[in-house]
Amino acid sequence: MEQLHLPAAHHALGAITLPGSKSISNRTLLLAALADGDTVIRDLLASDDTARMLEALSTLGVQLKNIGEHAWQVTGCAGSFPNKQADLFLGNAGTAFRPLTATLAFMGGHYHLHGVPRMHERPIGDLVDALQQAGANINYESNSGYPPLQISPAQLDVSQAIQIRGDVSSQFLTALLMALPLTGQAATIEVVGELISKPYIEITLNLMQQFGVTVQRDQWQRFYVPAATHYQSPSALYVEGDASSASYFIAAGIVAGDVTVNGVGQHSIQGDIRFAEAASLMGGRFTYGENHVRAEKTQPLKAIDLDCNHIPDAAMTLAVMALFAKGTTTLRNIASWRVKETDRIAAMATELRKVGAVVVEREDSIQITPPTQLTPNAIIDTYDDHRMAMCFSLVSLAGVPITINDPKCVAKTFPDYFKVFASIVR
Ligand SMILES: O=C(O)C1=C[C@@H](OP(=O)(O)O)[C@@H](O)[C@H](O)C1
Ligand SMILES: C=C(OP(=O)(O)O)C(=O)O
Repeated sequence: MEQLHLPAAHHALGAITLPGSKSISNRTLLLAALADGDTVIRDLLASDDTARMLEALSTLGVQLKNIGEHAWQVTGCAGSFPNKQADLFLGNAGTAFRPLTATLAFMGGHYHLHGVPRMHERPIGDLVDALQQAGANINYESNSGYPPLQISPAQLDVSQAIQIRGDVSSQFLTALLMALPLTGQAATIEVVGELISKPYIEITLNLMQQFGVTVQRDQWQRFYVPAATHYQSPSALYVEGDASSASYFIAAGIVAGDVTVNGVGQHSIQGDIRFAEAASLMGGRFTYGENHVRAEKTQPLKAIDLDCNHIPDAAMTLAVMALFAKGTTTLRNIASWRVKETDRIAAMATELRKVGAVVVEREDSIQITPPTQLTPNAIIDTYDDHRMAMCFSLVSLAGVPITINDPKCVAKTFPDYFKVFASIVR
């Protein structure tokens, strides 16, 4: 297995530019593909997850043209993909798998959707249940509630409100919202129980609006999708830098120096921009600009106790920052970690213990007490989880060397991560 040895470092200084947001890239690609007209998308993320979406759309007959570095021209198919039969491999990209499931359920064709073995362990039952209420014809190929899926043509009816659970993943509601305008009819969605990861729904609604569909909502309980003929292309749009990817560099600045992260700023539509506030509760200082965030070390860091439901991805970065903070840090309301790229609560606990932390793992929270001195030369397993690899690179900033196993797993969202990280550490 490939390994990356990161030397001991003491300072993080300088400026970096983020790659595009995964969440915005994959939503924008799908909306542009479904829209009326051509869309030029600039600063699109180039990574495994977006490659899976691009491949899928191309297999479905959508015309996609690479017109420059990170720039694509998408010819929209006005709500109907040309190919009505397709086999789609979607890797481990939740932002491709869930929205494509809902879209294809309303497309009137025969589709087979599958992914890597871990994707087949990630739940999708709540989305399928919701789509079936609208008459969708979806079958599980092996385990009920999990991919792979077979989708067939169906008689659709959205005249009754569709109920959906949102307590396992917000991506199910995102998927349903993005697909419903394809029916042409007005529709109502009722969220059953607690909705998690709410800021991702804001991204969805914001981008749908940019493509001409305005959804009304009653708190987080009810969503009203208007009768729309098609999404309308906004002609051109830019993808913001990825706010979850920003978290590693904001953390580096706060624990070890002064780092400016270019590509996202105070008006970002991504919820993970709030990571800067969460991290600064430990100490340090951050300032937002129009298109950057600057993070600086100030006083020694102290432990925090925080509900992290609104920043599920960036909260992993807080778990590693806890190694630099005096006291016991508790991150709460993060049950969704267990159904992501790996069981992230278990993986985080196992690997944090390798550097000497005392970790208490609960069903939906994690508690981390750092040792007085971190254990040098730990060999960190990454579980094919990009965020495990990126998070643990920060340990080197405590002045201890660390080895990251399978570092290329960062390709899911940030293929150049270690090169960019190396450019700011001293
Ligand atoms: O909609 C999105 O773009 C995402 C939603 C979140 O998932 P959950 O809603 O499953 O928490 C997040 O973890 C994921 O990386 C991206
Ligand atoms: C949970 C993640 O990915 P996905 O979009 O596959 O859910 C993630 O990127 O941390």
